[in-house]
Amino acid sequence: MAIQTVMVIGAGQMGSGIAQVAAASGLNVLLHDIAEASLHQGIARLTKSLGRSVEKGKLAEEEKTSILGRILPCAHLDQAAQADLVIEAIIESMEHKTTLFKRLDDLCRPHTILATNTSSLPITEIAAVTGRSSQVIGMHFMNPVPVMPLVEIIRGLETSDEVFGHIRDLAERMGKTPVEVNDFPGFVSNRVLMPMINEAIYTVYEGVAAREAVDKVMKLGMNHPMGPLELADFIGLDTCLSIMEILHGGLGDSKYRPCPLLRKYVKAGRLGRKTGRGFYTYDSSL
Ligand SMILES: CC(=O)CC(=O)SCCNC(=O)CCNC(=O)[C@H](O)C(C)(C)COP(=O)(O)OP(=O)(O)OC[C@H]1O[C@@H](n2cnc3c(N)ncnc32)[C@H](O)[C@@H]1OP(=O)(O)O
Ligand SMILES: NC(=O)C1=CN([C@@H]2O[C@H](COP(=O)(O)OP(=O)(O)OC[C@H]3O[C@@H](n4cnc5c(N)ncnc54)[C@H](OP(=O)(O)O)[C@@H]3O)[C@@H](O)[C@H]2O)C=CC1
Repeated sequence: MAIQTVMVIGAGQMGSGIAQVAAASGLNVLLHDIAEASLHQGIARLTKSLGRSVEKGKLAEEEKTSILGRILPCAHLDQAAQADLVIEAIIESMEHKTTLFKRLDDLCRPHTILATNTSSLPITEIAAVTGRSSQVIGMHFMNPVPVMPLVEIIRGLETSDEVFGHIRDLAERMGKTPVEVNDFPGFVSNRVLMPMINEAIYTVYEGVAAREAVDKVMKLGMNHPMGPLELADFIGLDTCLSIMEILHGGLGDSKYRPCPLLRKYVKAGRLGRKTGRGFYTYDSSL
């Protein structure tokens, strides 16, 4: 099966980046979001990202135009019927994702592969709500999608070798390096990364050091490109909290308990860059 048309669902920071790299690799992209404003913001974000590449001389203006021409904003989910592959990038909630996958299973043609960009949720459980569990797979891009080379590919219990092969080849076509991992909470990336971020939040919560000092230690001492609190704001504090809750619930070990300060910020609507405020304050959410 040749994958020609991809629907990306959720036009947030991940979905807009996935739409951009998919269109840049020559695929036709249908971009859908539940909210029209989020869809417009997603298109604005990826247009800005492509514009930056043009300014830096890394992309010709005509290429930018043709990439944008391959991305069709879709107000209706029904257009998933045109897709060979759906990549879901909505909020990190099992309830929202399973509701969506049930609908997609009804709407999509029999050959269509359903992939999820989930950061931590079990692929097997998402697949189980569909009648096509052999065609459901995790395709976990990293943020910012146009820059980061990794795609974690996660097989559910029933994912077929054929579907795995298609997704691995597609990740390579998008210029990414696929790495296969098994279906456990947080996979590899967030099993390792998120407890580090959570522990950094605890050091602020317990008064070990100020947020700037924590970030400086990790940047200058460990050569991390961003400090853990800066990175948490970049990922989104709501997403970080969801991931910690999934690690805590799924692995049942108290070492994964989310820091109360993280919960407090999320409850206050301080979600990081996307809302203009998290551990730090930002001018623009784009
Ligand atoms: C939560 C999960 O489930 C999994 C995850 O994704 S965890 C998060 C993983 N990501 C990280 O850890 C990111 C860590 N941070 C970094 O690597 C870097 O800080 C960064 C790449 C984001 C920015 O790098 P920088 O050197 O500070 O900035 P800058 O020089 O402006 O940008 C470097 C390149 O990235 C691009 N870039 C930066 N931010 C971007 C964005 N949001 N979207 C698209 N491109 C972006 C720039 O255009 C630039 O591209 P070129 O090299 O082609 O010119
Ligand atoms: N942030 C990160 O660094 C990474 C995140 N991920 C994963 O990617 C997914 C998306 O994360 P991210 O892009 O950061 O989140 P965002 O909050 O930036 O974007 C999510 C988007 O999905 C929309 N949405 C919510 N529910 C639905 C629905 N039922 N149908 C269609 N659209 C919907 C939201 O609309 P609205 O805002 O209007 O509610 C929003 O525009 C999550 O599963 C996350 O765990 C994976 C790798 C890295």
